[in-house]
Amino acid sequence: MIRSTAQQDVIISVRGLCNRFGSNEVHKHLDLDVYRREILGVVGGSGTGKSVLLRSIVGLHTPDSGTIEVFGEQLQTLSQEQRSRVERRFGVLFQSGALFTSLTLEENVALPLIEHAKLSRMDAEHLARVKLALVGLPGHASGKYPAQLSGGMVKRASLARALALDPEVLFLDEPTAGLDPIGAAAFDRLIVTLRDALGFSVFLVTHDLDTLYSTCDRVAVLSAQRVLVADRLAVVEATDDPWIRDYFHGPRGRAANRARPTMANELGEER
Ligand SMILES: Nc1ncnc2c1ncn2[C@@H]1O[C@H](COP(=O)(O)OP(=O)(O)OP(=O)(O)O)[C@@H](O)[C@H]1O
Repeated sequence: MIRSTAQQDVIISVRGLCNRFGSNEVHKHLDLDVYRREILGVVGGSGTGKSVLLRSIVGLHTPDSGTIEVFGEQLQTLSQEQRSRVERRFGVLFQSGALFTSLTLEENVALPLIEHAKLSRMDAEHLARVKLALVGLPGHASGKYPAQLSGGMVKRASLARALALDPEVLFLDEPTAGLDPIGAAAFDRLIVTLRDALGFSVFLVTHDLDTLYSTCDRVAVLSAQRVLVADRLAVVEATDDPWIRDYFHGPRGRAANRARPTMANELGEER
């Protein structure tokens, strides 16, 4: 059953998560909630376990201990069939994009629709073209191969594939890495616009301060093997911690914060 806080439905609940690789203890009794329809930014220094946390939640890594409840179900306790049903409610966009290079964009996006939704190839490719348009790609891109496109277009196509099965939660691992600042800002706006239109939640691992300030409803900071704080940016910024001070109040943090009202206005106009 999905629990509610005062105003929010908790759709993912991580409790007491422990992950270690040999002597490297990455997570120690980590707790985190993800709310319905929120964009949750997950930040922390390199190697603090952001990607391992994402992989644990989506079932690609089996934790050493702790519980992960998704839509009220504990993935670890489910049969393979039940688990696939839950996993179909996720969309995942990895940093690499992970499109099949030998398939066109349309074929890439159609694949999960054929495999998981059992659509005919014709219907799946039709729907794939709709998804590619949804993420802002021009019609002529659908017949192209990933190698024929810019990094920004590949990111959008990967997003279209992550959205193929209409997920309730979208997991993004450093989605703006490798994009130029204009492409990154456009991608940030796209995520907010799609979340507003489609109502999914977003679990967003990022190092990009501009992304945090322009997209996130809450931010979770990973430090010392746990979630140090998970709250609105104003609360996170005010948390007394050396990493938070350096990250949010260093020159890049101050610049991103200063740019925030401009971005908020742009978002407001687009929405
Ligand atoms: N399969 C694995 N085998 C051994 N160690 C691993 C494995 N996966 C992750 N690690 C280790 O776990 C730690 C956390 O890795 P993770 O990729 O989650 O960090 P991160 O916070 O996402 O880092 P970054 O910001 O640099 O991407 C690292 O020390 C990494 O080397």
